[in-house]
Amino acid sequence: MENFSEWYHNILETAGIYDLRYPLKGCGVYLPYGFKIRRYAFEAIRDMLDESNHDEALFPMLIPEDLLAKEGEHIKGFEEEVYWVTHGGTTPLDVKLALRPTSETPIYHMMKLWIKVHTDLPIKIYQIVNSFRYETKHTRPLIRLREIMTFKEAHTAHSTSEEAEAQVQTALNIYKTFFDRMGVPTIVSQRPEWDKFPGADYTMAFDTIFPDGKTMQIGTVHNLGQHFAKTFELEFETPEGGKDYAYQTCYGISDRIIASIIALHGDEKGLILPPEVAPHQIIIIPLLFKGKEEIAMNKAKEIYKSLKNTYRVKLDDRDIRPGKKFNDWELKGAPIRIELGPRDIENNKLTIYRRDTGEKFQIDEDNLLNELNTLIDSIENTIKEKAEQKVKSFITILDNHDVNNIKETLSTKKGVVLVPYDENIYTEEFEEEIDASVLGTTEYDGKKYISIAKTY
Ligand SMILES: Nc1ncnc2c1ncn2[C@@H]1O[C@H](COS(=O)(=O)NC(=O)[C@@H](N)CS)[C@@H](O)[C@H]1O
Repeated sequence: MENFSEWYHNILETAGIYDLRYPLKGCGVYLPYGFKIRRYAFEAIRDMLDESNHDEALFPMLIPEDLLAKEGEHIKGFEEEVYWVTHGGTTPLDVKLALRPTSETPIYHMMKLWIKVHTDLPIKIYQIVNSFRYETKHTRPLIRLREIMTFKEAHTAHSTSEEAEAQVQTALNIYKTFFDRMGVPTIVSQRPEWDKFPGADYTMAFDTIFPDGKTMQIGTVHNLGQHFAKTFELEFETPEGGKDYAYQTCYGISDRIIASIIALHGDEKGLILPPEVAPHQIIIIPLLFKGKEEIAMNKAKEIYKSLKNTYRVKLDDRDIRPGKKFNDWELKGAPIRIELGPRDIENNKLTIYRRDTGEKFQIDEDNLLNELNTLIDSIENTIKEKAEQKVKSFITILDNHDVNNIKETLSTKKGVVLVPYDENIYTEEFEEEIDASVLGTTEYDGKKYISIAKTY
């Protein structure tokens, strides 16, 4: 783990997650194993959004130039990142089309057609799509992509600012719970004015801390106020018969949550996957001794059948040495392995190996389902607690704003530095001086701080 970046790039390939050899910078391929991790992670966020009365929808990827340019601050914020389509075949287009960097403009253009009276509100929709940003900084697989393959963007419209404010809190809770379920600890900051989402009133951001001590923004919640509503004329008739503009929020996560699960939970042997997103939660490995293969294989099939409706279980019956199988599944981060040899079977025992702690222990076969139940919970908690300890060890609270102190801490301890909030230093000049990013203002242990870090 000394060279985290090397470890990270290697694991994407050796664990069969992602192939970055695609011949276009900032783009890569989700391999089947990685695709399953992505699928289970985004199934979790889908469940949570649906649970919270959001509706999934789907909007076009192509945005006509005049539509994208409609909200001044927004287009200014994205003009250096937008990809343009200029031809249909050999025919030049009369209006060039943007590949969506994000979908405020197409969605709010349609909302104008949907919103007439206050009872048409609230609207709470989301889509999980690819989006495109011509990132000029260092691109990194699943971290800084030019084609963001898994861009979950939610957009809401409300009839009062109080309701929009409440929706921001709801979104923050959804993300907090989601990142918790992924075992990824985060620090929440309100981004500074100079680094908020283009066109937003304010931006709340979730940052996690990678093993190399750099932070990464893995989710954002924006209160858009009425900026976009005024630009897109999202006007509605109020209950009193008057007129008002809608109050909006939007919030997004991306492939970065996949990168975080890999980065925060992995170790020298490879991935350690939270059971919720593991493509295979349990691997059954029959130990085939000469002349006794049948016993182990039959028992393995029996156990497979007894588990397959409850867990994502795989029977590894490849004709290779057990040790090779053990290494493969430790590399791929399968949470639980069940080994069974003829002697175990005679004694009605099974050997369990848990990837998160590396422990190996015997259990009674009749007790398997109960054991697995408690084991899955224990693994989830252990993975989460380990990550929490690592992230906590990367947080330093200073009781002063001394620039050298801050720089010293960032270069030695790394991670996040919290200094007492003071509006006089909450400036871009200060950010220049410390040669790091001001993440924003952060509540920590009930106090208000300015959070500072080197970021991805
Ligand atoms: N180039 C990128 N590669 C991967 N993820 C990215 C990239 N750019 C942004 N993200 C992720 O996408 C999230 C949402 O992007 S954003 O610009 O902050 N917010 C929006 O686009 C709003 N429309 C809410 S979806 C960010 O918090 C970040 O985690």
